[in-house]
Amino acid sequence: MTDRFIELRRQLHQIPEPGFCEVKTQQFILDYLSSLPPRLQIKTWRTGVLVRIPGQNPKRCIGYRADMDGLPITEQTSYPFRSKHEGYMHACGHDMHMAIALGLITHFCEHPVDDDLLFIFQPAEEGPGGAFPMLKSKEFSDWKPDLILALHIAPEYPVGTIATRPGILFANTSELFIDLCGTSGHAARPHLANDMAVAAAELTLQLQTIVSRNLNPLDAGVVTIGKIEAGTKQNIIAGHARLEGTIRTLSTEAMETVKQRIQALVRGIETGFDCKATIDCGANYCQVYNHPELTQSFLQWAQNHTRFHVVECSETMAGEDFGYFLQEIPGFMFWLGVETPYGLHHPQIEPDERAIAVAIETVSGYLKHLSQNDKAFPAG
Ligand SMILES: CC(=O)N[C@@H](CCC[C@H](N)C(=O)O)C(=O)O
Repeated sequence: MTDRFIELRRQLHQIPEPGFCEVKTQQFILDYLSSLPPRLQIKTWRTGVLVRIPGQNPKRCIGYRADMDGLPITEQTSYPFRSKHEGYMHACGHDMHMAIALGLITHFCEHPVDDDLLFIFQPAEEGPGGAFPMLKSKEFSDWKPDLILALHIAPEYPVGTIATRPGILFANTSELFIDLCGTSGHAARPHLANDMAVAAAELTLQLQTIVSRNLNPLDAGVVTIGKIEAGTKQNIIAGHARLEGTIRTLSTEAMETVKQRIQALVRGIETGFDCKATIDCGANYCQVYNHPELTQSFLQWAQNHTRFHVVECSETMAGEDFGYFLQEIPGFMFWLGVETPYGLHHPQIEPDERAIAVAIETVSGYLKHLSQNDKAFPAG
Protein backbone atom coordinates (compact mmCIF):
# COMPACT_ATOMS: atom_id res chain seq x y z
CA MET A 1 0.00 0.00 0.00
CA THR A 2 2.71 2.50 1.04
CA ASP A 3 4.95 1.69 -1.94
CA ARG A 4 2.15 3.03 -4.09
CA PHE A 5 2.35 6.45 -2.42
CA ILE A 6 6.15 6.48 -2.47
CA GLU A 7 5.84 5.91 -6.20
CA LEU A 8 3.30 8.76 -6.50
CA ARG A 9 5.68 11.02 -4.56
CA ARG A 10 8.51 10.13 -6.96
CA GLN A 11 6.34 10.98 -9.94
CA LEU A 12 5.30 14.30 -8.39
CA HIS A 13 8.94 14.99 -7.53
CA GLN A 14 9.76 15.03 -11.25
CA ILE A 15 7.30 17.81 -12.14
CA PRO A 16 7.88 20.73 -9.70
CA GLU A 17 6.15 23.91 -10.82
CA PRO A 18 6.14 27.45 -9.40
CA GLY A 19 3.16 28.94 -7.53
CA PHE A 20 -0.06 29.19 -9.60
CA CYS A 21 1.64 27.34 -12.47
CA GLU A 22 0.99 23.84 -11.01
CA VAL A 23 -0.78 22.75 -14.19
CA LYS A 24 0.84 19.32 -14.61
CA THR A 25 0.66 18.74 -10.86
CA GLN A 26 -3.07 19.49 -10.85
CA GLN A 27 -3.63 17.15 -13.82
CA PHE A 28 -1.59 14.43 -12.09
CA ILE A 29 -3.81 14.68 -9.00
CA LEU A 30 -7.02 14.69 -11.08
CA ASP A 31 -5.82 11.66 -13.07
CA TYR A 32 -5.08 9.75 -9.87
CA LEU A 33 -8.45 10.69 -8.35
CA SER A 34 -10.23 9.43 -11.46
CA SER A 35 -8.90 5.93 -10.64
CA LEU A 36 -10.71 6.01 -7.27
CA PRO A 37 -14.41 5.24 -6.59
CA PRO A 38 -16.84 7.76 -8.12
CA ARG A 39 -18.26 8.79 -4.72
CA LEU A 40 -15.57 11.50 -4.44
CA GLN A 41 -16.72 15.08 -5.13
CA ILE A 42 -14.03 17.10 -6.89
CA LYS A 43 -13.65 20.81 -7.67
CA THR A 44 -10.74 22.81 -8.99
CA TRP A 45 -9.80 26.35 -7.95
CA ARG A 46 -7.11 27.94 -10.17
CA THR A 47 -4.34 25.28 -10.08
CA GLY A 48 -5.62 23.80 -6.81
CA VAL A 49 -7.94 20.85 -6.21
CA LEU A 50 -10.64 20.30 -3.57
CA VAL A 51 -11.76 16.73 -2.85
CA ARG A 52 -14.75 15.99 -0.64
CA ILE A 53 -15.45 12.52 0.68
CA PRO A 54 -19.07 12.41 1.90
CA GLY A 55 -19.40 10.92 5.38
CA GLN A 56 -21.76 8.10 6.36
CA ASN A 57 -23.61 10.19 8.93
CA PRO A 58 -22.08 13.68 8.64
CA LYS A 59 -22.42 16.27 11.37
CA ARG A 60 -19.32 18.25 10.37
CA CYS A 61 -16.62 18.54 7.76
CA ILE A 62 -12.95 17.99 8.63
CA GLY A 63 -10.33 19.55 6.34
CA TYR A 64 -6.80 18.45 5.53
CA ARG A 65 -4.47 20.65 3.45
CA ALA A 66 -1.43 19.81 1.27
CA ASP A 67 0.57 22.44 -0.62
CA MET A 68 1.59 21.89 -4.25
CA ASP A 69 4.32 24.21 -5.57
CA GLY A 70 8.04 23.67 -6.13
CA LEU A 71 10.97 26.08 -5.75
CA PRO A 72 13.37 27.74 -8.21
CA ILE A 73 16.29 25.50 -7.19
CA THR A 74 18.49 23.36 -9.43
CA GLU A 75 18.32 19.87 -7.95
CA GLN A 76 21.53 18.21 -6.75
CA THR A 77 20.16 15.00 -5.22
CA SER A 78 21.36 11.48 -6.07
CA TYR A 79 17.82 10.48 -7.11
CA PRO A 80 17.21 8.57 -10.36
CA PHE A 81 13.81 10.36 -10.36
CA ARG A 82 15.23 13.92 -10.33
CA SER A 83 13.20 16.94 -11.45
CA LYS A 84 12.48 17.06 -15.18
CA HIS A 85 11.84 20.79 -14.91
CA GLU A 86 15.21 22.49 -15.30
CA GLY A 87 15.86 24.95 -12.46
CA TYR A 88 12.89 23.79 -10.35
CA MET A 89 12.78 21.33 -7.51
CA HIS A 90 10.47 20.04 -4.79
CA ALA A 91 12.90 21.09 -2.05
CA CYS A 92 10.30 21.85 0.62
CA GLY A 93 8.53 18.49 0.73
CA HIS A 94 5.34 19.48 -1.09
CA ASP A 95 5.69 16.29 -3.19
CA MET A 96 5.62 14.32 0.11
CA HIS A 97 2.68 16.39 1.39
CA MET A 98 0.65 15.68 -1.78
CA ALA A 99 1.48 11.95 -1.80
CA ILE A 100 0.35 11.73 1.85
CA ALA A 101 -2.93 13.49 0.99
CA LEU A 102 -3.50 11.07 -1.91
CA GLY A 103 -2.79 8.19 0.48
CA LEU A 104 -5.34 9.55 2.94
CA ILE A 105 -7.99 10.01 0.26
CA THR A 106 -7.42 6.42 -0.91
CA HIS A 107 -7.66 5.17 2.68
CA PHE A 108 -10.93 7.01 3.37
CA CYS A 109 -12.46 5.85 0.09
CA GLU A 110 -12.00 2.33 1.43
CA HIS A 111 -12.77 3.16 5.09
CA PRO A 112 -15.28 6.03 5.21
CA VAL A 113 -15.98 7.84 8.49
CA ASP A 114 -19.14 9.53 9.77
CA ASP A 115 -18.12 13.11 9.00
CA ASP A 116 -17.43 14.63 5.61
CA LEU A 117 -13.74 14.99 4.82
CA LEU A 118 -12.28 17.75 2.65
CA PHE A 119 -8.81 17.36 1.13
CA ILE A 120 -7.31 20.64 -0.04
CA PHE A 121 -4.49 20.74 -2.59
CA GLN A 122 -3.36 24.36 -2.29
CA PRO A 123 -1.13 26.12 -4.85
CA ALA A 124 1.58 28.74 -4.32
CA GLU A 125 2.62 28.25 -0.68
CA GLU A 126 6.17 29.42 -1.40
CA GLY A 127 4.75 32.61 -2.90
CA PRO A 128 2.82 34.66 -3.68
CA GLY A 129 0.50 32.71 -1.33
CA GLY A 130 -2.43 30.54 -2.39
CA ALA A 131 -4.05 30.00 1.02
CA PHE A 132 -5.64 33.43 1.42
CA PRO A 133 -7.28 33.72 -2.02
CA MET A 134 -8.36 30.06 -1.86
CA LEU A 135 -9.93 30.60 1.58
CA LYS A 136 -11.88 33.57 0.16
CA SER A 137 -12.98 31.74 -3.01
CA LYS A 138 -16.56 30.60 -3.56
CA GLU A 139 -15.30 27.08 -4.34
CA PHE A 140 -13.74 26.81 -0.88
CA SER A 141 -16.41 28.80 1.03
CA ASP A 142 -19.15 26.45 -0.20
CA TRP A 143 -17.26 23.51 1.33
CA LYS A 144 -15.63 25.35 4.26
CA PRO A 145 -14.59 22.74 6.86
CA ASP A 146 -15.29 23.04 10.62
CA LEU A 147 -11.75 22.05 11.53
CA ILE A 148 -8.52 21.93 9.53
CA LEU A 149 -5.15 20.15 9.77
CA ALA A 150 -1.88 20.14 7.85
CA LEU A 151 1.64 18.81 8.27
CA HIS A 152 5.10 19.82 7.10
CA ILE A 153 8.13 17.60 6.67
CA ALA A 154 10.93 18.21 9.20
CA PRO A 155 14.49 17.22 8.14
CA GLU A 156 15.76 17.61 11.72
CA TYR A 157 13.58 14.87 13.24
CA PRO A 158 13.97 11.09 12.72
CA VAL A 159 11.27 9.17 10.88
CA GLY A 160 8.57 8.22 13.35
CA THR A 161 8.64 11.60 15.12
CA ILE A 162 5.69 13.96 15.20
CA ALA A 163 6.17 17.43 16.66
CA THR A 164 4.00 20.44 17.26
CA ARG A 165 3.04 23.01 19.87
CA PRO A 166 -0.07 24.90 20.97
CA GLY A 167 -0.02 28.57 19.87
CA ILE A 168 2.53 30.01 17.43
CA LEU A 169 4.29 27.41 15.29
CA PHE A 170 5.39 29.46 12.23
CA ALA A 171 6.33 33.16 12.17
CA ASN A 172 4.78 36.19 10.46
CA THR A 173 6.57 36.77 7.15
CA SER A 174 6.94 39.53 4.62
CA GLU A 175 8.89 39.46 1.39
CA LEU A 176 11.17 42.42 0.77
CA PHE A 177 12.31 43.94 -2.54
CA ILE A 178 14.40 47.12 -2.59
CA ASP A 179 15.48 48.87 -5.81
CA LEU A 180 18.25 51.46 -5.69
CA CYS A 181 18.63 53.79 -8.68
CA GLY A 182 21.81 55.87 -9.16
CA THR A 183 23.95 56.70 -12.19
CA SER A 184 26.17 54.26 -14.06
CA GLY A 185 29.48 55.28 -15.60
CA HIS A 186 33.06 54.30 -16.45
CA ALA A 187 34.76 52.21 -13.76
CA ALA A 188 37.72 54.57 -13.84
CA ARG A 189 35.64 57.73 -13.24
CA PRO A 190 33.67 57.05 -10.02
CA HIS A 191 33.35 60.78 -9.29
CA LEU A 192 31.06 61.14 -12.33
CA ALA A 193 28.80 58.20 -11.44
CA ASN A 194 26.71 57.14 -8.46
CA ASP A 195 27.57 53.56 -7.54
CA MET A 196 24.60 51.41 -6.46
CA ALA A 197 26.79 48.33 -5.82
CA VAL A 198 28.39 50.22 -2.92
CA ALA A 199 24.99 51.53 -1.77
CA ALA A 200 23.56 47.99 -1.84
CA ALA A 201 26.49 46.64 0.17
CA GLU A 202 26.09 49.42 2.75
CA LEU A 203 22.34 48.90 3.01
CA THR A 204 22.70 45.11 3.37
CA LEU A 205 24.95 45.60 6.39
CA GLN A 206 22.74 48.31 7.90
CA LEU A 207 19.67 46.06 7.59
CA GLN A 208 21.44 43.55 9.83
CA THR A 209 21.39 46.08 12.69
CA ILE A 210 17.58 46.08 12.87
CA VAL A 211 17.23 42.76 14.69
CA SER A 212 20.28 43.30 16.90
CA ARG A 213 19.62 46.99 17.77
CA ASN A 214 15.91 47.78 17.31
CA LEU A 215 13.97 44.66 18.27
CA ASN A 216 13.33 43.53 21.80
CA PRO A 217 15.60 40.46 22.09
CA LEU A 218 12.67 38.57 23.64
CA ASP A 219 10.53 39.23 20.55
CA ALA A 220 12.38 37.34 17.85
CA GLY A 221 12.87 38.55 14.29
CA VAL A 222 14.94 37.83 11.18
CA VAL A 223 15.91 40.05 8.24
CA THR A 224 17.55 38.04 5.45
CA ILE A 225 18.71 39.40 2.12
CA GLY A 226 18.83 36.30 -0.07
CA LYS A 227 19.66 37.91 -3.39
CA ILE A 228 21.58 41.01 -4.51
CA GLU A 229 21.87 42.09 -8.12
CA ALA A 230 23.77 45.11 -9.40
CA GLY A 231 25.48 46.26 -12.55
CA THR A 232 26.17 44.77 -15.95
CA LYS A 233 29.96 44.41 -16.34
CA GLN A 234 33.14 44.46 -14.26
CA ASN A 235 34.35 47.79 -15.63
CA ILE A 236 31.06 49.65 -15.51
CA ILE A 237 29.82 51.32 -12.34
CA ALA A 238 26.42 49.88 -11.40
CA GLY A 239 23.64 52.42 -11.83
CA HIS A 240 21.02 50.07 -10.39
CA ALA A 241 20.92 47.50 -7.60
CA ARG A 242 18.16 45.25 -6.31
CA LEU A 243 18.04 43.55 -2.94
CA GLU A 244 15.57 40.71 -2.37
CA GLY A 245 14.87 39.25 1.04
CA THR A 246 12.40 38.30 3.68
CA ILE A 247 11.38 39.49 7.13
CA ARG A 248 10.26 37.07 9.87
CA THR A 249 8.85 38.00 13.27
CA LEU A 250 6.97 36.24 16.04
CA SER A 251 4.72 39.24 16.76
CA THR A 252 2.87 41.60 14.43
CA GLU A 253 4.28 44.55 16.45
CA ALA A 254 7.84 43.42 15.68
CA MET A 255 6.92 43.20 11.97
CA GLU A 256 5.77 46.85 12.11
CA THR A 257 8.99 47.91 13.86
CA VAL A 258 11.17 46.10 11.30
CA LYS A 259 9.30 47.67 8.37
CA GLN A 260 9.56 51.17 9.89
CA ARG A 261 13.30 50.73 10.44
CA ILE A 262 13.78 49.48 6.85
CA GLN A 263 12.02 52.65 5.63
CA ALA A 264 14.29 54.82 7.76
CA LEU A 265 17.51 53.08 6.67
CA VAL A 266 16.54 53.19 3.01
CA ARG A 267 15.74 56.93 3.30
CA GLY A 268 19.21 57.33 4.84
CA ILE A 269 20.79 55.52 1.87
CA GLU A 270 18.89 57.82 -0.50
CA THR A 271 20.31 60.86 1.26
CA GLY A 272 23.79 59.46 1.79
CA PHE A 273 24.22 58.13 -1.75
CA ASP A 274 22.09 60.74 -3.53
CA CYS A 275 19.96 58.04 -5.17
CA LYS A 276 16.31 57.04 -5.45
CA ALA A 277 14.98 53.92 -3.76
CA THR A 278 11.72 51.98 -3.77
CA ILE A 279 10.60 49.38 -1.23
CA ASP A 280 8.08 46.65 -2.06
CA CYS A 281 6.96 44.32 0.72
CA GLY A 282 5.59 41.69 -1.69
CA ALA A 283 3.59 38.88 -0.15
CA ASN A 284 2.93 38.78 3.62
CA TYR A 285 1.93 35.67 5.57
CA CYS A 286 0.36 35.76 8.99
CA GLN A 287 1.72 33.45 11.68
CA VAL A 288 0.56 29.84 12.01
CA TYR A 289 -1.26 29.91 15.34
CA ASN A 290 -2.25 26.40 16.40
CA HIS A 291 -5.55 26.14 18.29
CA PRO A 292 -4.22 25.61 21.84
CA GLU A 293 -6.72 23.07 23.23
CA LEU A 294 -7.04 21.12 20.00
CA THR A 295 -3.26 20.88 19.57
CA GLN A 296 -2.84 19.79 23.18
CA SER A 297 -5.48 17.09 22.72
CA PHE A 298 -3.80 15.93 19.47
CA LEU A 299 -0.44 15.63 21.27
CA GLN A 300 -2.11 13.56 23.98
CA TRP A 301 -4.01 11.42 21.47
CA ALA A 302 -0.83 10.79 19.42
CA GLN A 303 1.10 9.83 22.55
CA ASN A 304 -1.57 7.33 23.60
CA HIS A 305 -2.72 5.98 20.25
CA THR A 306 0.25 5.89 17.89
CA ARG A 307 3.53 3.97 17.83
CA PHE A 308 5.38 7.18 17.16
CA HIS A 309 7.58 9.56 19.12
CA VAL A 310 5.60 12.68 19.97
CA VAL A 311 7.47 15.88 20.79
CA GLU A 312 6.35 19.34 21.90
CA CYS A 313 8.63 21.58 19.85
CA SER A 314 9.47 25.29 19.80
CA GLU A 315 8.42 27.89 17.23
CA THR A 316 10.17 28.29 13.87
CA MET A 317 10.95 31.50 12.01
CA ALA A 318 9.90 29.83 8.75
CA GLY A 319 6.59 30.98 7.28
CA GLU A 320 3.53 29.09 6.07
CA ASP A 321 0.40 30.54 4.53
CA PHE A 322 -1.63 27.80 6.23
CA GLY A 323 -1.87 30.45 8.98
CA TYR A 324 -4.66 32.12 6.95
CA PHE A 325 -6.84 29.01 7.20
CA LEU A 326 -6.24 28.97 10.97
CA GLN A 327 -7.41 32.59 11.27
CA GLU A 328 -10.92 31.43 10.32
CA ILE A 329 -11.01 27.70 11.10
CA PRO A 330 -9.84 25.97 14.29
CA GLY A 331 -7.00 23.57 13.62
CA PHE A 332 -3.26 23.05 13.77
CA MET A 333 -0.18 22.07 11.83
CA PHE A 334 2.48 19.58 12.87
CA TRP A 335 6.00 18.53 11.83
CA LEU A 336 6.66 15.10 10.37
CA GLY A 337 10.20 13.73 10.86
CA VAL A 338 11.95 12.84 7.56
CA GLU A 339 15.55 12.84 8.83
CA THR A 340 18.01 14.14 6.23
CA PRO A 341 21.24 16.13 6.73
CA TYR A 342 20.06 18.82 4.34
CA GLY A 343 17.45 21.35 5.39
CA LEU A 344 14.33 22.63 3.67
CA HIS A 345 15.12 24.59 0.47
CA HIS A 346 18.49 22.78 0.05
CA PRO A 347 19.27 21.37 -3.45
CA GLN A 348 20.38 18.04 -1.93
CA ILE A 349 17.46 17.41 0.43
CA GLU A 350 16.27 13.76 0.24
CA PRO A 351 13.45 13.25 2.76
CA ASP A 352 13.12 9.71 4.10
CA GLU A 353 10.08 8.37 2.28
CA ARG A 354 9.18 5.96 5.10
CA ALA A 355 7.60 9.03 6.72
CA ILE A 356 4.75 8.83 4.20
CA ALA A 357 3.44 5.71 5.99
CA VAL A 358 3.86 7.37 9.41
CA ALA A 359 1.78 10.33 8.24
CA ILE A 360 -0.97 8.27 6.64
CA GLU A 361 -1.28 6.07 9.74
CA THR A 362 -1.30 9.04 12.14
CA VAL A 363 -3.62 11.35 10.26
CA SER A 364 -6.09 8.63 9.25
CA GLY A 365 -6.26 7.48 12.89
CA TYR A 366 -6.73 11.03 14.16
CA LEU A 367 -9.40 11.96 11.59
CA LYS A 368 -11.31 8.80 12.52
CA HIS A 369 -10.98 9.71 16.21
CA LEU A 370 -12.26 13.25 15.53
CA SER A 371 -15.20 11.94 13.55
CA GLN A 372 -16.20 9.60 16.39
CA ASN A 373 -15.87 12.14 19.20
CA ASP A 374 -18.03 15.24 19.39
CA LYS A 375 -15.99 16.36 22.40
CA ALA A 376 -12.79 16.40 20.32
CA PHE A 377 -14.13 19.45 18.45
CA PRO A 378 -13.52 22.87 19.94
CA ALA A 379 -16.72 24.39 21.37
CA GLY A 380 -18.51 27.05 19.30
C1 LIG B 1 8.12 26.23 5.08
C2 LIG B 1 8.78 27.30 4.29
O1 LIG B 1 9.94 27.20 3.99
N1 LIG B 1 8.02 28.34 3.91
C3 LIG B 1 8.51 29.48 3.19
C4 LIG B 1 7.39 30.47 3.01
C5 LIG B 1 7.73 31.62 2.10
C6 LIG B 1 7.22 32.94 2.57
C7 LIG B 1 7.51 34.10 1.63
N2 LIG B 1 7.58 33.76 0.24
C8 LIG B 1 8.77 34.81 2.09
O2 LIG B 1 9.85 34.57 1.54
O3 LIG B 1 8.70 35.66 2.98
C9 LIG B 1 9.65 30.13 3.99
O4 LIG B 1 10.57 30.67 3.33
O5 LIG B 1 9.65 30.12 5.24
